[in-house]
Amino acid sequence: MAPEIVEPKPAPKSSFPKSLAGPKEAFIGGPQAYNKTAEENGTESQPAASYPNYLPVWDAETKYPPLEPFTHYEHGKNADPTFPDLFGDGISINDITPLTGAEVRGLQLSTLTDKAKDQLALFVAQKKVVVLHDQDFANLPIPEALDIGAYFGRLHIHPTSGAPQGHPEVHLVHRGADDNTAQQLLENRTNTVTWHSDVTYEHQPPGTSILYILDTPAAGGDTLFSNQAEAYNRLSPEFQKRLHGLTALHSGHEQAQNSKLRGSIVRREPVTSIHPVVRTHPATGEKALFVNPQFTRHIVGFKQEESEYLLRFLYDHIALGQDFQVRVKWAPKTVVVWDNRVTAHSATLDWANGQRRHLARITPQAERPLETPFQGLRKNVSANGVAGVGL
Ligand SMILES: O=C(O)CCC(=O)C(=O)O
Ligand SMILES: [Fe+2]
Repeated sequence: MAPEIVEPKPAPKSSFPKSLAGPKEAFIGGPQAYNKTAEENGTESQPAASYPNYLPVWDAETKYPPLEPFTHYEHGKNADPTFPDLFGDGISINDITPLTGAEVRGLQLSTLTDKAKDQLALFVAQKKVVVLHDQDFANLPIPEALDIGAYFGRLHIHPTSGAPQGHPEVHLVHRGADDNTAQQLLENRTNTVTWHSDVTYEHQPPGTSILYILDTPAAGGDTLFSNQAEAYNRLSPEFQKRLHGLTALHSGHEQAQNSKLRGSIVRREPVTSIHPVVRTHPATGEKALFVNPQFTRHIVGFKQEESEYLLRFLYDHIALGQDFQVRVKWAPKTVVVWDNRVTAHSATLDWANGQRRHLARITPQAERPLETPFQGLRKNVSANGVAGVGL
């Protein structure tokens, strides 16, 4: 039975385990040291942005009201699992690893019919991460790209990120010539990995999401994805059983605070949500871990040390599972569609300073995370559709 929906309460300050709070977001950048005209025109050290229409502005004037609840329609749920409208002649599909990720060549996201988009939502839910090559998506007028994203759910407007002028629904990841955020981060950290699922503090966090490259550095800047359903599968039934019924508090307050401290914007007041620690995907029925070091703050009802102990184990488990992760290497015209409900991801901030890395994200929200009961030894159905043992 789905758990009773618990209205989120604000995080009690005293129980916020600082040691487990995610590192300051390293991937969003900010208005400081940013000169849009120079980025548009190029400088001596860096060529102009390939997609100047996608350069960020930080609109400090426009404020957005709290997000209203809405009924999400899951397009993957009743999609034909044989994918007849999505995959046809001339399309190649290759698993990136046996458990996570697929690369597709020969189809254009921009020309998919609604039926094909339904099937894509299901395929993405199964594979977790789908890398589409040679896409014209970034060349579409931005409203057309947004329309495609909006098919999958209500478009999220990020509370703190920069966006293309006039298109707040696009979340931008941009590092230009003067951006030294990675170096700053490494003054206090040994690596730049920041595992997270996007904006899980929202009551209805994103589902089928789209990230596309606009400018790539010469080398590096890969995006890592971890398969949270497989992370759940790897746990013993006894451990899974203990996780069921637990909920965790996710908070957007620290992200908003960090943005203010950087002199950047907060477009919507931050919220917290209480979500199940194990959620079920509405299209595949798969269960997945749903905690992340960036936004999850504590396990509801646990004492501080208990919560830290459990979350630390889960974060390490998610981060260490290289056999259920994929590393996406960006090439020009690559679009990644992934399911934020059943994955975590991290940018890799390893490229040479001064090189532009520019991506855009379209982030359709989905259902309020839902938990279904522990099923004993019956395993999730894997990405390849092979059912595990059912006892
Ligand atoms: O820069 C990246 O590779 C990922 C950025 C990110 O986390 C996001 O856009 O959600
Ligand atoms: Fe992200």
